[in-house]
Amino acid sequence: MRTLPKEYIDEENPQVKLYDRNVLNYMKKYAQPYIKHFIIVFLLLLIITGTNLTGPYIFKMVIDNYLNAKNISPIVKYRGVVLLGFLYFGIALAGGIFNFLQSVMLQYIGQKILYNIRTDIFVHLQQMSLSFFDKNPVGRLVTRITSDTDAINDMFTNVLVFLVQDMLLITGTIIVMIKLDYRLALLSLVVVPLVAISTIIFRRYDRKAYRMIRTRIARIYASLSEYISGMRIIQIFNREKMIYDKFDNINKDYMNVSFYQLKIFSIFRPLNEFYRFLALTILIWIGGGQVLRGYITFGVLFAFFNYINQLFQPIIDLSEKYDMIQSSMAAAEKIYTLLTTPPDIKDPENPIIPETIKGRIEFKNVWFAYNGEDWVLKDVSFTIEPGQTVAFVGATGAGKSSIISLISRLYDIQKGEILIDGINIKNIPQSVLRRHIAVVLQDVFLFTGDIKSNIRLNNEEISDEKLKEVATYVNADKFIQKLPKKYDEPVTERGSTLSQGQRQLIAFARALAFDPTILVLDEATANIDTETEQLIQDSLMKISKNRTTIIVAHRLSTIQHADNIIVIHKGRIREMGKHQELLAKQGIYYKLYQLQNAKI
Ligand SMILES: Nc1ncnc2c1ncn2[C@@H]1O[C@H](COP(=O)(O)OP(=O)(O)OP(=O)(O)O)[C@@H](O)[C@H]1O
Repeated sequence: MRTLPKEYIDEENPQVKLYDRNVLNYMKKYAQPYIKHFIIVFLLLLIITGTNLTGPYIFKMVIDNYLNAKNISPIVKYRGVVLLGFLYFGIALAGGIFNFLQSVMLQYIGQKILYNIRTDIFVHLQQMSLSFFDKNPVGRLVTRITSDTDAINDMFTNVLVFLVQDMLLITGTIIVMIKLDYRLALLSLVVVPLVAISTIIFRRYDRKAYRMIRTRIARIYASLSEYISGMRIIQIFNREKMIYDKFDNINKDYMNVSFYQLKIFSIFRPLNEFYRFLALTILIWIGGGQVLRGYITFGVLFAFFNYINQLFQPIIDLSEKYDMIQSSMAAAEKIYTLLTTPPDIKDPENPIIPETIKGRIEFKNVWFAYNGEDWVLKDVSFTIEPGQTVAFVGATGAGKSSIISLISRLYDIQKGEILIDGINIKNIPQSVLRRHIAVVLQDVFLFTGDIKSNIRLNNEEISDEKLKEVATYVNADKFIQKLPKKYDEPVTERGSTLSQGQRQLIAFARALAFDPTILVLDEATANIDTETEQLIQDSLMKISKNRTTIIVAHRLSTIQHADNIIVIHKGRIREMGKHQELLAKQGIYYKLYQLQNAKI
């Protein structure tokens, strides 16, 4: 067989282990609740294999006991043939019914297992910290829940059960053949070593093809998700042709390795067919001779013919199931790795649950890095008193957004302490901590649903009246009233039909509806028209009343009334004070202010 060009051989793709005890032990727990069902399936398998083995034997009986029998009358022969015909029909019918029951039961177990794995993955994902999501692209996590769980289903329902079925059928057929005539059985099985050798060779090539196909599919998924989400930029910058060429390369590459796999199969399948015919030829030569010499009956020869045919199907199936076993094991390993990755932000073992939170925030010598020692925040210390409005300013990438992520403990810091009302946030359960903090991010995330569900985020304790009240308070009611269905207006595709300003106002309403003690606002950097900006400013003033408010400000004009302005530069606090004080200092803030005013 022609070997593949070098560029097709993928070095980055790890070898799939066909047997990994840890993974299998872990997956066992999903099968355990259905152990009784599995036992029934295996009992049914035994019966089905029995029916498969009896069929050819009945033919042998028809031929030897009646068709070729001497010394019995035609009427007895006729009666015997009809009776055996009924027996054959009965066994075939029973085989069909048991097959049906087995398949229904297998589908039931499979779907239940799938459901449980999907649920566990989803629950696990919800416990993971943001740093986990930073490292794992959405597409990859989605495949864990979709195609990988499907592959596991295959393992439980197809691979496992049919492997046993194939083994049973192969062993059963060989035993019956030996019982009928061991010499003829051994001669007919002479081709088995040939089948074994070609299967080993086939596996080597198929394994390579399989690995290449998996990486190509992963590439197609990854590029598709990137190109589709970036379609706006692709179209704006007229990059369609360039992106098409890139996709076309990946697509062709996938097609080529698929052809390679097809080639392997198109050699292997006919080869196995050839072995089957070879075994049958040996049967005709040797078996036929033995019938002529009267060593065996014609019925035995005919039964052998059927058994050999029956033997080859599971042998071919077994080698072709190899692919399925590989993908199931690879998927099981990936799911195992995901489910056994512990969440890196854990709730405290002895939690402190404050009854109320006043909203005092203190950073004490905080050091933080997303990766290793790439410090994003260096020795940051500040205090925000309850009810104060504090703004963070600084150049892009200075570390402002990181500070607000840390307050809600979306990431853990490496050194120092973050205290809320004097309690280290690591000692407060995450759900309790976050209940008191509302965050409005630059890019407001809206879920599929309607305006109402996006404000209350499925918290039914927030009544319709309260919803309308907060929306009116933050100036969102006005535009919502203009929507055809008002508060029931559907929101699709992350709210793409709403303007950025409108989305921001909805986010304010959402924050206010939850009545937080601490409000965190990452100001939108994008341009918002002056009228909407005024509405936003007005609502911000209103909602920051009586609560600790932290604003990451990009427009310095919006924070002139803040109680404190903290200037961050390259991860360190460089200046702190009120607007006028900072201007008087003529430092970084002063320069930023000058720059922004010059722009205006
Ligand atoms: N999830 C992340 N993983 C790794 N590094 C990150 C991550 N988020 C931010 N960073 C890095 O941390 C540094 C600070 O980013 P941060 O978003 O806190 O800055 P910022 O001051 O809020 O910037 P901007 O004004 O542009 O929003 C930057 O160098 C950025 O590249």
